[in-house]
Amino acid sequence: MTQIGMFFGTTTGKTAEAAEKIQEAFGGEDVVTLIEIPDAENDDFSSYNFLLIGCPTWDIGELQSDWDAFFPNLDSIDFSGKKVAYFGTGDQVGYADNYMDAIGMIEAKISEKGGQTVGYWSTDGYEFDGSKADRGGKFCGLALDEDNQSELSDERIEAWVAQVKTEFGI
Ligand SMILES: Cc1cc2nc3c(=O)[nH]c(=O)nc-3n(C[C@H](O)[C@H](O)[C@H](O)COP(=O)(O)O)c2cc1C
Repeated sequence: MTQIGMFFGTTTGKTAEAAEKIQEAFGGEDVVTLIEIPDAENDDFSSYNFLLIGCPTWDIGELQSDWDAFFPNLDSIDFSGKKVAYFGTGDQVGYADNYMDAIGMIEAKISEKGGQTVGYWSTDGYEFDGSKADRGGKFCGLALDEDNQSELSDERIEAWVAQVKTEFGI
């Protein structure tokens, strides 16, 4: 059993690629277990005190389809005592009114169920008009944009993982 469980969804593979880079930055598969959301059971979440949640935004402000199907299950999961960090990929140019909405929606639900959010990330360096993940100048997680700013992703991941390690206290 690893310290950290990462639950992610992906449709075209960009968030999966980010998930693997984030796993690597945390120290690899001995530290982070990757669970793609269609394979997740409710009980899997209780196995970890530290959670990483990854979801891209699809269909103009909607959850990625596997997360969309799983979302109602979150109501049956107790996240109290857990530290949770979020990440996602999106397209801030093509979908400027809904950039990264998905992690905003999942973060709101998991917080309602007791999860403690860590890993807030400044909106500086992004250009968008609206986001459900925007919590007053900070995203409620790491925002990646493989469609327009892929050259920034590696350094963003490195900095964010260092921040989350500190906030997890590991
Ligand atoms: C039809 C369509 C709708 C999209 N809607 C949004 C959106 O509302 N907000 C956003 O930030 N990105 C949106 N995107 C961009 C995707 O989130 C982005 O390409 C993401 O990296 C895909 O992740 P995945 O490869 O892990 O599925 C959309 C892309 C497509 C093709």
